[in-house]
Amino acid sequence: MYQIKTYNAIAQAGLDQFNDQYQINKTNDADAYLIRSVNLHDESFPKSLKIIARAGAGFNNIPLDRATKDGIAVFNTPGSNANAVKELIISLLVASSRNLFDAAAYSAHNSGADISLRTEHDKTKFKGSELTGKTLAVVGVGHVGSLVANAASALGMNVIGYDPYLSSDAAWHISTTITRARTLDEALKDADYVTVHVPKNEETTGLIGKEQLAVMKDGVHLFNYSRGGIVNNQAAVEALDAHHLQTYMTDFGEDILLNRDDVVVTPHIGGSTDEAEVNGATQGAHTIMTYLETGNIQNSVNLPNLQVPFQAPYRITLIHKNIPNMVGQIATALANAGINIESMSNAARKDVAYTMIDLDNLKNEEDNKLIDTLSKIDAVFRVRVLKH
Ligand SMILES: NC(=O)C1=CN([C@@H]2O[C@H](COP(=O)(O)OP(=O)(O)OC[C@H]3O[C@@H](n4cnc5c(N)ncnc54)[C@H](O)[C@@H]3O)[C@@H](O)[C@H]2O)C=CC1
Ligand SMILES: O=C(O)C(=O)COP(=O)(O)O
Repeated sequence: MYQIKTYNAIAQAGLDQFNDQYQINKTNDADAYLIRSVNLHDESFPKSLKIIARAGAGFNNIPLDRATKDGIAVFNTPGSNANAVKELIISLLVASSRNLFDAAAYSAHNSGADISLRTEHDKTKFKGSELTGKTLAVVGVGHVGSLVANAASALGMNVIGYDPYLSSDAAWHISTTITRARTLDEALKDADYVTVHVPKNEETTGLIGKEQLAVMKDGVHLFNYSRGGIVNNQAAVEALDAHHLQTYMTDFGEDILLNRDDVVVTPHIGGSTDEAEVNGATQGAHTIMTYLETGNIQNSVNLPNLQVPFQAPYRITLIHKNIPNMVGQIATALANAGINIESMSNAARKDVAYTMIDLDNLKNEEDNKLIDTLSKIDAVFRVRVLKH
């Protein structure tokens, strides 16, 4: 029986994917966590934990290096909530270009006998502009950014994308109408609207700061639906005060953004739709089952991809450092134990590697001894024995 622990609101349709080999939230000694945005940086992991699946895109809430050293595979569910974010960004483009929030707030307090006269007089204050023909810069053209770029292009906007790490896979999904900027400044300088869709990491923290805001045109609208800290809020507030930035909309509040007419803060709702939550939880549940039952890895954010059909009766998996002679030591340890290797696969990602060994025979009582022997090899983080 595998034990799953959930954090945050995980869609029931995702939990329903687990068969009767799985128990949910019955113990703290979980084999797998299925999570959303819970901050795991200050939590220690139980020894039983083998996998963390993040139902969603961003994984900056998970201590990746520590998880790797504890032999825990971490996955996200790429693209599961990208459409939800895209639709929200399109709504914000419209809302900012048409002064929608201010106009609605005005009408909410406008009453009395002469309402129609006053409305016709005051509505000029809320005159907007149209998106067609305006320029949108999309910073980060991955799952979310590419959908935003394509949808904005379909609305008649000129879209310019910036993504120095764009994968060739992702490039296939981008409309040919999108212009590619070679530098961030090139993307920002002509934009009427700027939207940021990058992961939060050391490089992207403060990606949009004072200097980048200075490159933008007067009257620009800025959206940060990636993570708090990717836009420097202090710099954004100064640009708003100087009437250089027209509006700033973000999913990640901070005190300095409060009580301003030119700021809209939403409560981290970018991925909060029924559809996205079902997608993420379902994808996360399948990821957990695949990894626990076969050891196969796809879309991990800390381990290399490695997928081999699990056909032999037994499989040993090892997470270890990517240093010379690891595979040699593992094979020698198995030979010394009199175990014959049917097939062996290995893949590396930066300084971590993953090895899967399929076996025809393994005596029942050998499991623990074998795990013990292999775990003692220096730089091995985790050994598992899987059986059909
Ligand atoms: N507000 C919300 O509820 C949600 C927020 N997000 C946030 O949005 C981020 C992006 O999501 P996805 O598009 O699904 O991820 P993704 O991984 O598919 O795309 C991210 C893109 O950013 C690019 N990138 C990385 N560093 C960059 C840099 N310095 N400059 C320009 N581009 C850079 C990558 O090459 C990649 O193409 C997530 O990491 C998450 O933090 C995602 C979903 C929901
Ligand atoms: O997927 C992401 O990166 C998100 O920010 C969505 O977070 P959530 O699952 O709504 O807590």
